[in-house]
Amino acid sequence: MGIILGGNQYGKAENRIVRFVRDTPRHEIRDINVTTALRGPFEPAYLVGDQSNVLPTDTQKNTAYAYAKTEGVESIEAYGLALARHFVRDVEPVEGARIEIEQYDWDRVSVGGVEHDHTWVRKGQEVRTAAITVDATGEHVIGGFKDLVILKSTGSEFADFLVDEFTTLEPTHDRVMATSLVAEWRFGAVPADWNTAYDTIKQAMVEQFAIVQSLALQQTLWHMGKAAIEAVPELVEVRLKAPNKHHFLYDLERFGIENNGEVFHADDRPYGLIEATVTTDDAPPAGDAWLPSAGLA
Ligand SMILES: O=c1[nH]c(=O)c2[nH]c(=O)[nH]c2[nH]1
Repeated sequence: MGIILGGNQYGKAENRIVRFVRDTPRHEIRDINVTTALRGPFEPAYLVGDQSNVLPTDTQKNTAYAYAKTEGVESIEAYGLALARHFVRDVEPVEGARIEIEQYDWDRVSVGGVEHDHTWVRKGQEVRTAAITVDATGEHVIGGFKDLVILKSTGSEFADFLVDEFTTLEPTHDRVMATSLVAEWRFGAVPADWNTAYDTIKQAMVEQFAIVQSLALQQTLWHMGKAAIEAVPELVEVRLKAPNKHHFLYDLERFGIENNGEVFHADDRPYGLIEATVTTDDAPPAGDAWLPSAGLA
């Protein structure tokens, strides 16, 4: 009985590429997840460890990012075709290329009824939440949402931070800021309409995210919490949890391509986790309002 190597292919899975177009103050966003796989005479790599025909998956990754810049991502079909053709036509041993792409859509945030130039909320609505506690101390209502994914392509800085012997982060005055926001708010009184209150609070927070020239996510959270309480006076406390979804500028200079702040790698972990509570100074006692049960908390 002989044993033979069957089908094989190899590539780089899930390159999380975010391509902005920043030619004018009104930016555009294309957010994609790209997997490459090459097919061809790669048996020696498997059978005897011969890499001479193997274009590293790292190179495939770099190519996917570089093409996002040079070809653009007007459509994922055209971008994928350009990438696949490149591997097959320009890289000698490659006989076939399979490129799989997912695209995540974003809706432009509106501020005062006007579409914002560089802030979006990811399509697919956030999940609205509520936690109600009734006990001897009274009735407590907490509203909120989770998974509100929001991003701005400029208007965010992080600089002048504390530096020690382990600090390598470079200060920046123009970065992408993105989070998947979890917000909970406690009502001190019953509003005229719960649903209207929800919409007003969410809009107040989203607007602050868009319009504050952010010096840190911490500062943005403060403004969001404060704006929510100002917009709906029945609110007495807002608790915010914001993972800092890091977007790293992809180094294309190595290939002689200027990035110009348009091609980013969207990292999924680790992430900064910024939390804040904003309250009125005369908020009534919360009692057990924040005590979770084992269920959805
Ligand atoms: O908005 C930020 N806050 C931080 O505390 C922090 N830390 C970091 O590395 N990047 C950022 N960004």
